[in-house]
Amino acid sequence: MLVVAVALIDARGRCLMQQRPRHRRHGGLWEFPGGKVEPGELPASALVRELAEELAIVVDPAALEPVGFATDAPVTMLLYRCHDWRGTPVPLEAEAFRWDRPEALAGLPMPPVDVPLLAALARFVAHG
Ligand SMILES: Nc1nc2c([nH]c(=O)n2[C@@H]2O[C@H](COP(=O)(O)OP(=O)(O)OP(=O)(O)O)[C@@H](O)[C@H]2O)c(=O)[nH]1
Repeated sequence: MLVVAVALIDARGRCLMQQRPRHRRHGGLWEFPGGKVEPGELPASALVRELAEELAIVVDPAALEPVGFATDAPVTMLLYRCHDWRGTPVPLEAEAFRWDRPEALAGLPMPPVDVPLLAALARFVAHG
């Protein structure tokens, strides 16, 4: 299963993470906005679609910068980061969401693939 996700990063270097609805797989865990890549879809297009559905924001695929990828079978997740979007994120599907520095988010309960990707993101945000 190929999953794409994004770290939206605001002007203060804070990143958005959201909590999965409790009745879903991985319910209650904190994760990056995103979702599954559908057959025939490009990863960046899937992410643009998911961000419109989940957060009601508009993202230009050119504003998505790769951070890295991680696998925990059956999930392989590609993480991008993005500093520029149109609209104010509204949690249309999440139980809750929060903005915080990546190192402050590291203690939250999250799916296994998110752990190394959040660490990679923290290095990016710290060193540019
Ligand atoms: N969006 C997102 N999904 C993640 C992350 N980490 C991670 O393991 N996943 C997993 O990747 C899959 C994401 O797909 P999804 O959110 O579209 O899937 P779902 O199974 O809830 O949706 P569906 O029932 O509508 O098909 C889920 O199994 C989710 O648990 C993450 O940081 N962000």
